Amino acid sequence: MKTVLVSAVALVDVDGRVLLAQRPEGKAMAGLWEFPGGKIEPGETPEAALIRELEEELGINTWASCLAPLTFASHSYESFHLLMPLFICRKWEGVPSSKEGQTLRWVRPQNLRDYKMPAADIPLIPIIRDWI
Ligand SMILES: Nc1nc2c([nH]c(=O)n2[C@@H]2O[C@H](COP(=O)(O)OP(=O)(O)OP(=O)(O)O)[C@@H](O)[C@H]2O)c(=O)[nH]1
Repeated sequence: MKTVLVSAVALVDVDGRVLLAQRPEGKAMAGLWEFPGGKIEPGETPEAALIRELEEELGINTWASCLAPLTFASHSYESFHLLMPLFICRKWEGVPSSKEGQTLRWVRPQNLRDYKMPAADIPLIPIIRDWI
């Protein structure tokens, strides 16, 4: 099975809330809440992919020096295996806004369980609760 590399981030605001984005209608796994990010392109580092995706999806800028490794997801979906490093970022420029039709929500770590997330993300929730 193909391994797909996706880079994702827990953006944490000054109140300790984490940003979730709801996948828009028409996409695979529509309606599920996920961490901002996306596929790593050939030749791209995970950090560069994330910086690019954050600009495209949310209109914010950040830097590799502001991305710290937090954990990762490794999960077999039906048609691919997802390997997803999850970074944590507390510093960026601009105000996150929806550029691709996603609904955005700042969520307290203890409330993450109330949001339906992709299967790969479920094991990440207690890690975020413990470390943020
Ligand atoms: N960004 C992100 N993707 C996740 C998370 N959890 C998870 O299973 N994924 C999966 O990782 C892949 C992310 O790819 P993507 O966002 O770049 O691509 P996409 O499905 O929108 O398709 P596209 O290639 O048309 O842009 C999707 O299959 C998505 O469902 C998560 O928390 N954040």
